[in-house]
Amino acid sequence: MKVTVHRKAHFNAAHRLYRKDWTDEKNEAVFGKCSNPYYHGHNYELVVAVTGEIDPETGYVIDIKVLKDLIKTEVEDEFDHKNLNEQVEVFKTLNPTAENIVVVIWDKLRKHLDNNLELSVTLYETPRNFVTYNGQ
Ligand SMILES: Nc1nc2c(c(=O)[nH]1)N=C([C@H](O)[C@H](O)COP(=O)(O)OP(=O)(O)OP(=O)(O)O)CN2
Ligand SMILES: [Zn+2]
Repeated sequence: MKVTVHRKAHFNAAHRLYRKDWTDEKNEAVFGKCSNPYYHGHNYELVVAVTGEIDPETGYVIDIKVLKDLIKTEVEDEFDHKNLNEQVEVFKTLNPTAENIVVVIWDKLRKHLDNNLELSVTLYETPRNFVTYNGQ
């Protein structure tokens, strides 16, 4: 029997979608207003889902306090109130689309979780635009 534990979090960040090896015109054609050279911001919402067996001693799949602290250290402290393109190392060379951000977050969290736990991360870039990654 497996149960999924969810924890929500959020961060605010600025970004710009573009490729350095493309002209401004091509970036504008592909990414539209999201390629604005002066950046724009989002209130990102995160849902982290951890699935596993319930420990018979504690009744936990994972201590949510542990998960909360992990998200704070790995995501909020790294991304909150940052310019992703300029201030977060990985996005200096990786376009900070919602897809790329969710994979980066998944990788950062995954390495701290026991192998017997499954991880799925959903990232809302806007209330209507969201992506999910589960490692596949
Ligand atoms: N596949 C993706 N498409 C888009 C991404 C992305 O990360 N992956 N990102 C953007 C922009 O960065 C941004 O998210 C667009 O936001 P916004 O203009 O607010 O979105 P909408 O136009 O859809 O606004 P609604 O109010 O939700 O209609 C674009 N595409
Ligand atoms: Zn955007």
